[in-house]
Amino acid sequence: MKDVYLFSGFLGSGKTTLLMNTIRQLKEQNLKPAIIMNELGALNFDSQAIEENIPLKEMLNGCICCTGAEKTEAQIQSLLADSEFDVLIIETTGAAHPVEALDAVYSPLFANELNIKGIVTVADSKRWLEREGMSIQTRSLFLEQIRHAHLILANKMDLLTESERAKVTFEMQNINSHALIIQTTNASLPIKYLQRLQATARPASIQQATIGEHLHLGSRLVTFNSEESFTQEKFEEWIKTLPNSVYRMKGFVPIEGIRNPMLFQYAYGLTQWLPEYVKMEPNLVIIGENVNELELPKA
Ligand SMILES: Nc1nc2c(ncn2[C@@H]2O[C@H](COP(=O)(O)OP(=O)(O)OP(=O)(O)O)[C@@H](O)[C@H]2O)c(=O)[nH]1
Repeated sequence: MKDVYLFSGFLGSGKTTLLMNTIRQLKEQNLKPAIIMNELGALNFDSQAIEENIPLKEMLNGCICCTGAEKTEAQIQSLLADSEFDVLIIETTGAAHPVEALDAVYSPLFANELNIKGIVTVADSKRWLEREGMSIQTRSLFLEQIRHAHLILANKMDLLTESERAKVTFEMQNINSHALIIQTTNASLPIKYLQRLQATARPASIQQATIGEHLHLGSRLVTFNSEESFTQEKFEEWIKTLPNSVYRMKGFVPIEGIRNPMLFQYAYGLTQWLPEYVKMEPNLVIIGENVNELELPKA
């Protein structure tokens, strides 16, 4: 039987970071991972970080729970048929309801092949503390992701004070008393916590879950032309003008004086810029509500 983990968590909470940490630790144990990655947009920046020899299926342009169970089934079937692996990790989009996504994995076809270990939710702890400022829909999805987890990572602890850390854990435990909650920074989770999960995610509990909290977020792909480049300051100024219904941005942004477009990440007010050694197509994916109405940055 192959163990299956479903990584859930709001946009930008640290799922891909957890995925990379987990892959590294599986390899240290000589276990082979296979990955299914689901993205809301047409491009998957995160999949570029996955080594080529790891079997990877991408489900782009929509949420795993909306795309339908058949498509997930087909992806799993083709992984089982074509690839050798010991552990399957499914990373959902941050807009997915974890139970609906897991439901897509339950199929009589795999009953003898897959051992579904459970839902691992990565939570942005700072965002958790500020959840009152979210739209009702977003907040309720956040709660659902915590409520249905079998293991919770209270991530981004580096951004909190000691008392805030305790508050996050206390509040999450009140919502989900069954899951173990682990405080992490950079989703640094020893793999034993995953491996100890007891395959508690059974179809019966799935049917009882409250479904329907799914968020229908939009994604917009912005392509920069070859003459365009920004100063980092100007780009950051544009970010400050964005409404808080923009949850996530990822892309390669051309910056004046820097040879290759820089890898850019934005999650809940925080930006990250990293140099890129390969010349990537300059573009940006914006995920949030009403993203088609946003004004774009000016070079
Ligand atoms: N300060 C801080 N930043 C973190 C931490 N964990 C992850 N990040 C950063 O948060 C951003 C989002 O991390 P990802 O791992 O890509 O998040 P994700 O949940 O996969 O994002 P989506 O796939 O877009 O939903 C990146 O810039 C990470 O470097 C943490 O513990 N502390």
